[in-house]
Amino acid sequence: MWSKQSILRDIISFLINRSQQFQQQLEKPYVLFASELMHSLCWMKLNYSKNLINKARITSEKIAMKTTTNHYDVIIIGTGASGGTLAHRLALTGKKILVLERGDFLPREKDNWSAKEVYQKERYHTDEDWYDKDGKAFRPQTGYWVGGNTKLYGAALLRLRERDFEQVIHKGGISPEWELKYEDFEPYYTQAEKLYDVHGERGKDPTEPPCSESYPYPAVSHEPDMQALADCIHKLGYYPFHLPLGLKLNESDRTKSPCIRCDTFDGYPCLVGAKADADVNAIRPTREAYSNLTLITNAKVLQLHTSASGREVTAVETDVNGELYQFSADIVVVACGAINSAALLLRSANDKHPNGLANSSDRVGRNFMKHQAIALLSIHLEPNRANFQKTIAVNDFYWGEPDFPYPMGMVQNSGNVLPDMIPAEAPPLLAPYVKLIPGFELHLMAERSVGWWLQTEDLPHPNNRVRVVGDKLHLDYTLNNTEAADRLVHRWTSVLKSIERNAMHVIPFSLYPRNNIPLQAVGHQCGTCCFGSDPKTSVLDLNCRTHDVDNLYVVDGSFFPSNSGVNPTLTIMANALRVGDAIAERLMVVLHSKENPGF
Ligand SMILES: Cc1cc2nc3c(=O)[nH]c(=O)nc-3n(C[C@H](O)[C@H](O)[C@H](O)COP(=O)(O)OP(=O)(O)OC[C@H]3O[C@@H](n4cnc5c(N)ncnc54)[C@H](O)[C@@H]3O)c2cc1C
Repeated sequence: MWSKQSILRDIISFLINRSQQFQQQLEKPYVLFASELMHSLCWMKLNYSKNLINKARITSEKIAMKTTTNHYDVIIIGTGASGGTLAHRLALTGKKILVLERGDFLPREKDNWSAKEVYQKERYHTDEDWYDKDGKAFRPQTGYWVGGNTKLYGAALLRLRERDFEQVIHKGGISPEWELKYEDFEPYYTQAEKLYDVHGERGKDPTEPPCSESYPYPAVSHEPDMQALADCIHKLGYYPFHLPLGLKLNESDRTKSPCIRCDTFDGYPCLVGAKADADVNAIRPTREAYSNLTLITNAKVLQLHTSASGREVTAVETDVNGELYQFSADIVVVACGAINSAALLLRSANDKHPNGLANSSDRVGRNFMKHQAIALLSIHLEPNRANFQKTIAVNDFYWGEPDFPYPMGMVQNSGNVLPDMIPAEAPPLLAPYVKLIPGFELHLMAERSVGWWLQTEDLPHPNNRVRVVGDKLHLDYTLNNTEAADRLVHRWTSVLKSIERNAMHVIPFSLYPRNNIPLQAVGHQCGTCCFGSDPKTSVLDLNCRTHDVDNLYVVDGSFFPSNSGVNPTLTIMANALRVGDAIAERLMVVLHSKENPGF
């Protein structure tokens, strides 16, 4: 009788043998090979448990993985705010660049603008399950598309404040200092604002950092009802300003304006391509202009393999439309979003990196942050007639106030509230009406609402983390710094209550339905591979190269040591441009030294 081990050994050697033949006929479709293999296994009439056959099948898949002969100068994994921006920058070098994106181009269809499809059915979100700290499954509100989450984002593109780069004492703890400062990012913020068509007005935001140039485009104007509201807020002694937005709007000549100022902006893909996202503004124009850039969609990177020393990534194992491929490059850049990037590194553990790739500091996945966000409605007696309502921002409480000298965060419009969004987003106060009253007049409420998004910094904590257990992704997260967020809600509702009633017809009682944005909303994810100069306390060096693996970089929001109170994406884009320059320099030095060995 054969033992299980000897049977397995025979199968493995058969598979290796067969795969060597397979390597010789590289063009032979893998599916054919796999089915041939399964037939052969049957022919061998081996009576295994299902489990054993499955193991053998997985082994055969790995052996049969296609190793492309193509080697690239750079591989970028992900096409969102970070990967898309980096691809745009590095294409200029003329180097051979491969971009791997697990999603496809987001379809242009009427459903792009359907609140029912987008908010109730979550048409553009992944249907993956992730798991919270109690092991409860949830469906993350994240999308896998060319352009990543910028396809759905609200495009509020703000710079961090100068003080955000310093250590800041919060009511709930400490927001750590960044080793690079605002001045290091300033030129890249300016470039990112140009690349992403940011519309804004300098000098109106009381916390604005110094800027070397004005915004590339004028601020998005307030429509009359929003202007009236901004005026009322200003009369109370505050400084509302125009929310800086990335879009393609020409208000002086609407015939030349791709943006039509519609009511489906924040959270929706743009059907007319007028949102400045990483697909429209970075990937598409770069692909058109530069033949040295190759994009492969539906290409999900599963694992990164290293050399025996563990010092270089030698292969990027990728599932392309169900087939396994290995790609290689001199430099590999991970830009999968802070959660998926950490997960990819953790999944790439090997003998030299037993706790996950580049994780000698044990920081990969830790210090995950996402903002404390609260969506709040003010309900008015008169309809709000503005088509495009996401224009007001208020930073008067950003650093706190005299009797609460701690940062509280930022207030901004959340975009239009549409009837079909309410069932999906129903705040606790409204949920019973929405559920119990058939035909509850949602449209009456929606058209009389102004949506507000209140956002407070959450602080890095090592136990707030991404973990990978088997093939499951766990997101352990406990809110912190909550007193500051409560204070902001309290303060903002008191402002709304003080607004002259006859001016804006704010309903004269304290009904401000609100939703604490749950864990599922991971849009502002950051912090899982923070940067710094000490390999013991950081995953990445100051150029976002991993301390442990020489040719591996991570460029998404993972690098944030702290989260600040403003939206993260302009900083992610600016950083991608900054890191792009560092990588370009490294590539040029290598090029130069090859051409000129004495260099
Ligand atoms: C509804 C919504 C509204 C938002 N509004 C704003 C806003 O107004 N302002 C703001 O600053 N921010 C906003 N954000 C956040 C913003 O979208 C993110 O900060 C930004 O997209 C992050 O960029 P990224 O490159 O790190 O990740 P992403 O944009 O998520 O890109 C990651 C990419 O990697 C790909 N990928 C992941 N895993 C793999 C893999 N294994 N193999 C290959 N590819 C992979 C993904 O498909 C994706 O394309 C919003 C987010 C959401 C969801």
